[in-house]
Amino acid sequence: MKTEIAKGLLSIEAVFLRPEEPFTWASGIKSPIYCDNRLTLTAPEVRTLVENSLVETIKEHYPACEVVMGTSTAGIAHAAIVGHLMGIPMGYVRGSAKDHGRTNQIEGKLLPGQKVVVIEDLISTGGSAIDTVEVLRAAGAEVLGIASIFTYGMQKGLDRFAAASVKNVSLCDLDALVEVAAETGYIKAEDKERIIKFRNNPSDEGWMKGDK
Ligand SMILES: O=P(O)(O)OC[C@H]1O[C@H](OP(=O)(O)OP(=O)(O)O)[C@H](O)[C@@H]1O
Ligand SMILES: O=C(O)c1cc(=O)[nH]c(=O)[nH]1
Repeated sequence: MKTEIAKGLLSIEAVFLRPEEPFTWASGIKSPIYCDNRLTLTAPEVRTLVENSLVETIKEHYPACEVVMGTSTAGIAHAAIVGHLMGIPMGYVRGSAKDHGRTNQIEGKLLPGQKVVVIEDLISTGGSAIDTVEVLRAAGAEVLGIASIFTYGMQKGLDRFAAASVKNVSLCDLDALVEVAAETGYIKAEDKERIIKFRNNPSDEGWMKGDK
């Protein structure tokens, strides 16, 4: 599945390499790479692959799932499609509670004790996904885990998931992505090493200068 998803993401050019002008991630990390999974929404073939794969993942890893909840904002559309395909409720968790209306942070009906799977588009440091899990737990949900489209597999994210006792299953990861990208000429062989070096130690900005 990882290779297939990687091919899909590359086929719609959802992966951007910009070592000379690094991207700033949500966590503040400067990165030579950015994976924009939002682009899957406007590419129906890849979208179908992604949503069916999320459904398959939930059925296999979280068979007791009763409700899917998307992270804001990029997880929302995927949660909506997956909820629809599975015929189960979906909702989403805002980054913070609204300051007007019903002042909700969780949108959609959620009953205490319901078994929830969080749908996230992408995991870097895991902050966004874990914040969502914590909000759901505080509301009394039983969070079975996270299903995400892509993970960088950063140690910080893995440590955070372990500390929060939360399971994550991703359809694709950085190792599979750079493998396919290098094989197909989407990136150069030396970029593959540079990207993995960055992932393994994002605070060492040696990759900016192309240091090996
Ligand atoms: O694992 P993390 O370090 O938390 O980073 C990943 C998060 O960052 C991105 O969201 P972003 O904040 O760009 O907002 P969006 O979902 O509204 O696009 C992405 O969609 C993830 O939710
Ligand atoms: O960490 C992030 O903000 C991030 C990284 C990335 O590759 N793609 C994305 O949408 N967000």
